Amino acid sequence: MNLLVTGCAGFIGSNFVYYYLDKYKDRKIIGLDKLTYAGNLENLAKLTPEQKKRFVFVKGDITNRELIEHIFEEFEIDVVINFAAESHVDRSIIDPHVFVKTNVLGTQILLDVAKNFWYKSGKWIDGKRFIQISTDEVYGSLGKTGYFTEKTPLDPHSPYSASKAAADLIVKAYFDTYKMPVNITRCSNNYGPYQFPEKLIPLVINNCLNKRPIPVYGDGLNIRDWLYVEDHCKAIDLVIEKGVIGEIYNIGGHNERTNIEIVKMIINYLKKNFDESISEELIRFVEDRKGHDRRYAIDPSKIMRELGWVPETKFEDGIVKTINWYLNNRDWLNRVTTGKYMEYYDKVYGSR
Ligand SMILES: Cc1cn([C@H]2C[C@H](O)[C@@H](COP(=O)(O)OP(=O)(O)O[C@H]3O[C@H](C)C(=O)[C@H](O)[C@H]3O)O2)c(=O)[nH]c1=O
Repeated sequence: MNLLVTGCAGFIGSNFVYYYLDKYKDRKIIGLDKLTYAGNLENLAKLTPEQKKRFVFVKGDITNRELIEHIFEEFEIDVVINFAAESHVDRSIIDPHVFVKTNVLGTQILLDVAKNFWYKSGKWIDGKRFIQISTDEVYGSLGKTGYFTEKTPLDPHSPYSASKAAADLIVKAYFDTYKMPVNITRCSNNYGPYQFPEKLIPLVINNCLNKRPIPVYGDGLNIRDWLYVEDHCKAIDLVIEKGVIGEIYNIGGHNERTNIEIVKMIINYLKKNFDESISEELIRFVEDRKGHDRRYAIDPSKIMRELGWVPETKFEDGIVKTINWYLNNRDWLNRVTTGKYMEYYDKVYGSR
């Protein structure tokens, strides 16, 4: 079985490649990545020599139709997992265009090429599957109570989440119109190794290590529902194996935390275990993110009930594993946060 994994050198994509090649010794991954600022081939350097034999890397963009066709001609692709996306909300507020191009147009091109290769003589070839990796942000924002279910209406607020919602609707259209074998998964905030330090958890770790102020948007009481990335990978694996065609699956660990709670947890862990001069004095309450969603909380009961998924990593363990990973990979952290990273950082935080 051959999988085309787009965004294979990004955070969730690279974690998925490790998980999948380790679990299925007879399967092969063709990994496609544009290697933007957030995608880094070094993220895949820890594949074993045996796993490398089952992994082919292609550098390129999902909006490049000729390249996607070439990949489908060269390899018999059974499953496409579309992780490739511009994913950072703050960047989408500064420059929405690339979000629409990659997330919407890129998804449509992938769907279209897959359809042309998988739909033959009036029917779909057996065993093919297109999985769109989406996000709970497409549902918008919750008040103090309630959960996002798969039936919650789409109500995205940022250019990022609007582009992901648009992509989901294109995927749905390929199912409704052509009966294409698709699934959409919508996950809550992931954390773990290889996450680019523009997202809250690695940003806080990195700023603590560099004794840089930690920007907390607004009152710090916005809530996110955190899931360890490996639990997300296990859920996607189950969707590939057992997901009902055309269905959407929400993935989340029932682990809601305010941002300030996360920030203090990281500071206090590092203070106790790494450097006692790291302190809460680094915290700066800064201007709020525009259109900042207040609360995300996923109801994952459908995937738990129907596919038997269980989130296995407790947040208290996952966050310690994650902080230690960054501590042990400070070279990686330093390399990905030089030059352009600081230009972006100044642009976002300079005004706050
Ligand atoms: C970077 C940063 C963030 N924040 C706040 C903003 C949010 O309330 C929360 C998490 O922010 P982050 O940008 O890490 O993630 P979200 O905006 O929740 O979105 C993330 O989770 C979903 C599911 C995706 O689909 C996105 O791709 C992913 O980026 O911390 C701060 O207060 N300070 C900071 O410096």
